[in-house]
This record gives sequence, structure tokens and C-alpha cells, in this order.
Amino acid sequence: MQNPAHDYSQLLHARNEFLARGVVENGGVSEEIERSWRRCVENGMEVGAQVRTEILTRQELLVKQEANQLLLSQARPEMESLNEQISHTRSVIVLTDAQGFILHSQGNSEFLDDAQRVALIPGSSWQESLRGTNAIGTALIERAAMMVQGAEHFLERNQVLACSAVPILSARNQVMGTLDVSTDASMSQQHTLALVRMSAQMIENRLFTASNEGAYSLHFHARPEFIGTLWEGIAIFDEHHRLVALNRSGQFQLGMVLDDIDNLAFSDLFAARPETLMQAQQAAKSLITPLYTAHEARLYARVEIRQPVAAQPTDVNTISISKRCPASLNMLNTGDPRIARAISQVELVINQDIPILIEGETGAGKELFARAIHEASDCSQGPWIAVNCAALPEGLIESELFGYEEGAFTGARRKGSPGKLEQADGGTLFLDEIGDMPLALQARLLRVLQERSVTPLGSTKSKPVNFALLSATNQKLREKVESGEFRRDLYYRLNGLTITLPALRQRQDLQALVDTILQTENATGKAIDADVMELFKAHPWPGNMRQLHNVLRTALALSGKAPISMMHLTQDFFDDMENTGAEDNDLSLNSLTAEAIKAAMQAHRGNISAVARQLGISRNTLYRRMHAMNML
Ligand SMILES: Nc1ncnc2c1ncn2[C@@H]1O[C@H](COP(=O)(O)OP(=O)(O)OP(=O)(O)O)[C@@H](O)[C@H]1O
Repeated sequence: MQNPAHDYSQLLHARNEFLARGVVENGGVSEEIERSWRRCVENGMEVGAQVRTEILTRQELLVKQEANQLLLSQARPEMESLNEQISHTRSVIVLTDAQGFILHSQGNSEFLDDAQRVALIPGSSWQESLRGTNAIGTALIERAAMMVQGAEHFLERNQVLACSAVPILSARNQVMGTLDVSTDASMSQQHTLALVRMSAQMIENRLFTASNEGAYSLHFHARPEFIGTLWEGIAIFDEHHRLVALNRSGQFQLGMVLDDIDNLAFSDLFAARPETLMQAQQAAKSLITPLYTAHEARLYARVEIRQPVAAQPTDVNTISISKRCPASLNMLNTGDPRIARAISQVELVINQDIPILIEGETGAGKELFARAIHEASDCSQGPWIAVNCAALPEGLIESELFGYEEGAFTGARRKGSPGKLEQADGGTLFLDEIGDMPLALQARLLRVLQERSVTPLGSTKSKPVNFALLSATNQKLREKVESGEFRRDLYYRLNGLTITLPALRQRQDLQALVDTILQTENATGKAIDADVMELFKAHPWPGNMRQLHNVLRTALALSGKAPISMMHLTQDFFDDMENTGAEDNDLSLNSLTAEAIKAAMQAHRGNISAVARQLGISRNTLYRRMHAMNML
């Protein structure tokens, strides 16, 4: 556990020493903070760096929230009650997933400036690699409770915050996310971490109770009055009395660290037979009965027969949204001629067993387009199985795609598991980022596509499968074929028809896209200043639709009830323009004074295009210049 530096001047001294000489004197900061600072430096982060405002779009957030539904549903009530306890303080309570993305936040954020407020809304990421040392990201890496105050944050811009975060573990000891309380660095932090710890443990206990694993659970404690409270131990067993899961308090009470719970049985832990315990409980008509551990320590326990609940999707590499239809092909036809052409091409080949390859820059809307093709096809009643080929963990790719048989390899679930190809039977298989699939696997995939049957790992029998095939890439697949990085035969199998989605800067339907996004953000009709729309038209949009969605979402959060204006656009939005503004020479820029711009603006009544023309520079440069001179 960390040992927070109580003396702020000592902390500042330690920080200065570290930044100047790369060393931290003994006790200057905790080991966790020092390790984290080192990681930041190794990653090339600079203390004064601005953080890019990476906020998930509403749809991406919904997908994440759906994948973490169990965590969210169990955490919300605890967040409510934590909020009641600390509502008098200026604090924000935050729940993140295992990657540090905020799933839900509540509390009072008025003490923060705009940028910090945005950083604490759902969809923001607090990964350490992005935001430097911080309670959430660092707790996730250290797998430990973290309090990070003021100058312990690596980035200067985060030093206004004091945050306490605790990782939340699943019934199988895996990190599911974090619970965090963030507040003003000047506020007293006494007890905050302890409160967050208690709430996190409550959430873990709820997760245990709600998880659908095992046949029965044993709730135990050395003192009977503690059963049913935060401090109870919970052990879950399967129908063969093998231990499936053990919560933190249970591990503590039994003096164990869980590495491999597969090998433990009820009799390894307790000096009793579970059947006898259940009978005793029934006969005594009392819920709580005495019990001895295998080491003869006396406990009290209650057995609960478990009611299985529906399994929750938790897979981060594959997304399968069964019910929601995010868009239809028609809805995507918002006035751009290239999109209209792509849609009419798709309509000609749909339902004819012709694989479609969708190309386009990152964030151009390939997945949304693919999903719309599925919805328009005869397979729409069947499953939609999306596989992100770039994010599949190496070593698990084969079992993910092809599935495995019972006992195929150590660590495999005993009953075996169908792969994604089999799950897609009768529906659509969407291979996203196909350009990143390793060569060795390409050969196996090709065989499946040719033979339309899969052979799970460890099995000799193949199973027939039938699905519509869509794939997407932001790489030039043909070039990869020429350079030998992608199999030519697989390329032709995937590419019955290639659709190329235009980049956002090439599209002619910007206004319609903005309107659609406002609609999905429940902000239909929200006013946007004309000069913001002008700026949007001139922007290079390297992140395409995803970035536009991001920018609008942030602006909506910042603008409240007011129309969206320049001041609601973030620094990195302007930075993008900076990076593409090399076309104007320095001479014209240097002579460009605020007065000259003001005069031209007056002469042209604020018409940016006309002003830029008069000054002989691009609109991008003009905006950049005005932003630098605080004229926006
Ligand atoms: N036509 C559209 N209208 C509104 N929003 C859109 C549209 N197309 C895409 N988006 C939004 O942009 C985001 C990115 O879209 P999508 O994931 O489909 O892009 P992609 O090309 O598959 O990205 P990547 O290559 O990074 O995987 C999504 O959140 C989506 O909601």
C-alpha cells in the first residue's frame, strides 16, 4: 500500500528532484507514484503536455456500457449511497471499465474548469498512457488502491485534482474497473480512500451475488453478526463442490491468495461436508450455522443455493449487439454522392452471397455501414458477430474464431466453447481491421471461407457454418497483397465488392451529418454558430466521423443551454488545424496583426472566407491565427 506524502513541500521537492535528476529521495513519494512517473517519462510524456480530449461517441459509450452492464447495475446503488455520504463535499464519483473509460459519473463538478469537467463525463478515458499518473489509470496498472493528490499527478494540468481510486475485482479475481472519487486538490482527503474502498468492496460483493457462476455460495465470518455485511467472506462452489470464486474478505479470512482456484474443493477449505451443512441449516431452521475451517478456526456460515441469472457480455474484442439497430442504409444516405453510390452498389449485391469489403480511413463509419448492410439483408434476424482482428489477444485468436472442444487445452472452460465463426451461423460475420490479421491465421480463415465449415481446436469433427461475410480495413489491402503481407487468395475471397467510404473532409453532407449526430445525442435543433459550421467545413478531420461526434459531444457538454460557439471547441481541435496549416508562408503570417484581421472582419461583416481571401491565407490559417490571438 502506498504511503502518501503528507507534506506538500516535501512532495514538490521530490517532484522537482525527479524531473531534474530522475531520482526520488527515499520516502519523497510512494513507490507506486514513483513507478508511475517513470512510466510516464519512458513513454515520452512531458509534464506540460495538453491531453487530447478523447471522448467516446454516444454509440461507442453505449457499447462499452452494454459490455459492462453487470458492473454498472451493481455499482449504481453503491455510487448513490456514496454520493449521499459525500454530497456536502465538492466531489465527483466515477465508475470506469477495466481500460479506464468512464462508464458513469455523478456528483458536483462545478469546482472544475470546463476541460476538467469534460474529462470526468462518461466516455472520457483516464488511461495512464494518456493522462499520466492519476488515481484511475495508475490503480489499474498497479492493481492497487491509489490516492493521487495535486503534484503527484504527472501532468501539470491535472494538479488541481485529488483522486482516490480502487480497482473492482470480479468473482474470478479479474479487474473489472475502478471506483473513484475526484475532488479539488485543496480539499481535505481524510477518509476518502477508506470510503471508496468500502464502496468498492460492496460492489464486489454484489457482483459475487449477481454472478451466474456456481451451484451454491457460502457466506461466512468469525462473528455471526457480520454475515450479510460488507465484511462477510463469500465462497462460490460448483455442483461438484469445487471452488469457483472467493471474495477479498474470504481470501483474507482463510489466509489465502488465489492463483488457481480450479484446484480447490470445499473440503480443502472447511472441515465439514457441504451436504451436512445444508441439512443442518434446514433442520435447525436457522440460516446461520457454526463451521470450522480446515485449519480448525471457528466460523459461522450461511449457505445460499444460487439462482442463475442471464450471462452478461463482457468480451472486449468482439461486439455483438443483438437488438439495437443503429442505422439503416437509408438513414446513412444523407446527401453525399459517393455514399449514395456505395449504397446503390450494395443494394445490387445484397443477399447474393457476395462478400463485401469496406475500405475507409479510421472513424469514417465502416462499422456503422456494415451494420446497416446486415440490417438490410435477409440475415438481419440472425446474429451479428463483429470480430476486431486487430484487438484479438495473440495466442487466443484461434480459439476465439474457431472455438474449442471440452478439455482442448489447460485453462479452457471444461465444457468447451463455440468460436465466433460458429456463433455467426445464420447471420453476419463482420471482420473488422482485417488488414491486421496475422498471415498464419489468414490461411485457416481462407479454408473456413472456402469449405464453409469449422473444426474447433481439439476436435476432429467439422461443423457446417453459413453466414454473410463483411470485412473492413483502414489499410490499403491491395498494397499489402503486393508487398506479401496479406494473402492474395484471401483478398479475393473477401472482396466480392469493395466499397470505399469517403473521408469526412471529402463529404458534401456535413450539415446533415451534424444534424444526425445532434439527434443521437438527444440535442435535435441545438443552435450552432455560423462561424463554427464554417470552421467545420475547413477542418481536416483526421479522425473523421468519430472525431466530429467527439467534438460535438464535448461542445454539447460545455455549452449547456447556449448555442455552440467557438469557445466550446477544444484545444486539440485547433491543434489539428495547426498541423495542416503549413501552406501559408511565414511572411504573410508575421504581418498579420490583430488589427488587420479586425479591419478585414469588419469590412466583410465577419465572412471568414472573404476575409481569408483578402488577407491571402487559407481559412484554416485565419482561424488558427485568431485562436492564437484570443479573437474567437
Ligand atoms: N453516417 C453517420 N452518421 C452519424 N454518425 C456516424 C456516421 N458514421 C459513423 N458515425 C459515428 O462515428 C463513429 C465511428 O464510426 P465507425 O466505428 O463505424 O467507424 P470505423 O470506420 O469502423 O472506425 P475504425 O476504422 O476506427 O474502426 C461511431 O460512433 C459512429 O456512431
